[in-house]
Amino acid sequence: MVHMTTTVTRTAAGGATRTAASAVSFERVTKSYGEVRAVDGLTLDLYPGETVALLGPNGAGKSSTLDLLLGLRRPDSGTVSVFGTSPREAITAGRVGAMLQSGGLMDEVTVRELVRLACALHPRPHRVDEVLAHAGITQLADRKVDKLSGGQQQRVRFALATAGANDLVVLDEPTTGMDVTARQAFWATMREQADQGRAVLFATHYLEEADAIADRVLVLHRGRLLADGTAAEIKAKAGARKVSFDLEELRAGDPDLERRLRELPFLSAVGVFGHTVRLQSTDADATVHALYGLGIYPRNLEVAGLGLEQAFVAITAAEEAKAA
Ligand SMILES: Nc1ncnc2c1ncn2[C@@H]1O[C@H](COP(=O)(O)OP(=O)(O)OP(=O)(O)O)[C@@H](O)[C@H]1O
Repeated sequence: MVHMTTTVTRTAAGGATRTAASAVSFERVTKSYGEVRAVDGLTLDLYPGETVALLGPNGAGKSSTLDLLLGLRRPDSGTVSVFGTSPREAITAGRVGAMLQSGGLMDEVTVRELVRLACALHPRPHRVDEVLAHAGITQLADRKVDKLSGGQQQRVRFALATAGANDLVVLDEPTTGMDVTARQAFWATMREQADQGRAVLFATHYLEEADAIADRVLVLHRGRLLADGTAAEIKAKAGARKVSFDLEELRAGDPDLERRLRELPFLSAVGVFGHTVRLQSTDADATVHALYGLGIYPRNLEVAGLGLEQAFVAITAAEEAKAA
């Protein structure tokens, strides 16, 4: 079955306006498991050349969304199309590479044998040595896959996902278990893939990775898209700022301090760590002004925007509060 592919003009991360057919299109997609609605009316387009992070708390529907995108599950309603065709057709045509959390690796074969098999099965394969080198596993090529460490196995999964010339790469928590060097090499390779015009979609719990790598961040919550924009836009959407300061010793030891701080206006979070107080406020100026009103005189006062992680927590917590 051939679905319609939408062609739109949008502003790329670099600021250039471009016209592109979507790589992935979800239209009002719903998927339930019994009573649990894992994906709830999701409408979404991804474009070639974009690196997109999919964020969400546990159970938000990230893996289910990727499963639908890869044709591993069928939606109850709505349509998923990949390069204008069904996911299965796109995969059969060799346009999609995937690295999933649960993907078990074959026992008793060497890394090279497994990568060779992936290349042989791909309609548009890369050279085996090239794939090994790109994934940083040339040194491991003759080792048995089941004897590798967790982080090394992740690199092998990555090699399998990039065995051929895919137009879309889908990664579910790809860097789990990788050390810092492996992560950096991994993301450098992914950046290259996107620069060559591929779409890269990855689900992650490492928000600093999403912040550093992604052109676009999607926040899922209970199967719905809660936020969609650049990391800077998501941070702005949270609408809060961090206020931190130190207090002199006596006051920091005051058991009543936290209760008094909670009386401050526009607060969304309070934490006292030894002599340091960290607040989150939706109106930092008013909160700081009120501090003095309470007779609390801060030292080393700093006011800053939220990091992506704090913005994510603020956005999802606000949604939880609405649902409660
Ligand atoms: N096969 C299944 N049978 C029943 N319920 C399922 C199944 N797969 C997922 N779910 C439920 O659907 C919801 C979404 O799960 P999903 O795995 O997509 O979330 P996630 O965002 O990937 O979570 P995590 O960050 O924990 O990996 C959860 O409530 C989960 O318990």
